[in-house]
Amino acid sequence: MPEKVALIGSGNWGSAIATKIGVNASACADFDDKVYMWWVRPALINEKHENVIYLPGIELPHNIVACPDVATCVDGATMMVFVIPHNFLAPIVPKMEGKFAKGAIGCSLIKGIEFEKEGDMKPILISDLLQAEMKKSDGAPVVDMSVLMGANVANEVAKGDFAEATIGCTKPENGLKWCKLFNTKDFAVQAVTDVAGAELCGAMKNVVALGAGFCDGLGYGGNTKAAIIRIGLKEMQKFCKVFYGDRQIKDETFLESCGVADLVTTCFGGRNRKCADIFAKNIAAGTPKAWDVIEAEELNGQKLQGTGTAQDVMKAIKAKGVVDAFPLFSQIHKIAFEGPPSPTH
Ligand SMILES: NC(=O)C1=CN([C@@H]2O[C@H](COP(=O)(O)OP(=O)(O)OC[C@H]3O[C@@H](n4cnc5c(N)ncnc54)[C@H](O)[C@@H]3O)[C@@H](O)[C@H]2O)C=CC1
Ligand SMILES: O=C(CO)COP(=O)(O)O
Repeated sequence: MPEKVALIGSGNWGSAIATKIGVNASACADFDDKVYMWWVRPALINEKHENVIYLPGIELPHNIVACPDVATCVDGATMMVFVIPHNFLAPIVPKMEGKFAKGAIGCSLIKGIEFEKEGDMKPILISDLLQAEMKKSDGAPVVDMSVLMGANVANEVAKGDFAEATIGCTKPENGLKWCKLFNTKDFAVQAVTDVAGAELCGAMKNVVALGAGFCDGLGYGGNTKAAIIRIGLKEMQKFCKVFYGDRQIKDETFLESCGVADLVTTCFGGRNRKCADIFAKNIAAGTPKAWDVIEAEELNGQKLQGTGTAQDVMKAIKAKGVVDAFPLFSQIHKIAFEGPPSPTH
């Protein structure tokens, strides 16, 4: 039986990745031709084959079929791709109860992280959260979760500029299935058996990108940004060791597309960088602007991930008493949320 693919999300990245999935689903007998995509306004996609809100100007493959109801979208699905900002996930998963096929597998493209709300604020991987939630609702066998992370600014991927990505998987055979679904001649996907390493890289680089944006906004050059990227990479690694030492995160993962490459592209071309640049310029000009105002003015409905993650990371390192080990993350938090430094005399 061909795999039935469901795409849960239809934002900037969700629509861009649909351009790869759609092509492969129609060309390869392993997959059902039709790919269902969850989108509250299906007519926009089903009639125009374009997501005019989140990815204007890009034609989506015609076998991408939008449906407004998430339960219908995942009905009988054997491969589920999750790609929505993580703060909107909570109400969605329970609606999928009993709908996806037994033995279905999942892949999260979500670059974010959740944290326990009390106690030691331990970080929770979104892939773990999804796995636990789906088990709870369905009462079914665990959905094996992989992740796809990488240097993937969505607009560039959608245009067909060459890009790489990394699948983090637990089972190599599932990693291969996901590679087959995503890989195209302009989108080179490789699997590593390190879900936690790949996913944490994807979440943490959004915090470092804020630092890169501050650096641009204040007019510093390439040397300063390179320092932020280098120190950021080390703090990302340290964060993994401190909070996920038990998951055997591999040092090599940081050298894959999901690691250093994503950090570089985000620090040069991402939305977090862009908004942080504007934030710093406004502070320097003495006209500070709140993050949500900048997000609304600049991103046309798309969502900023780094600010929430920076706040949560700060809470987690404070709760664990390791703030001093993360000077860059702490400074980024300070600039973003604690106001300009008071003048010293
Ligand atoms: N855009 C990019 O270049 C890339 C994004 N990602 C990650 O992919 C994930 C999804 O990002 P994008 O597709 O870019 O999303 P986006 O930033 O374009 O946000 C739009 C998405 O949010 C949903 N949404 C907006 N307001 C909502 C609400 N009130 N309730 C429920 N849903 C709402 C929309 O339905 C849509 O799916 C994020 O974790 C992001 O970090 C990963 C790689 C590249
Ligand atoms: O994850 C991304 C590139 O890989 C996109 O980053 P931004 O969310 O900062 O645009």
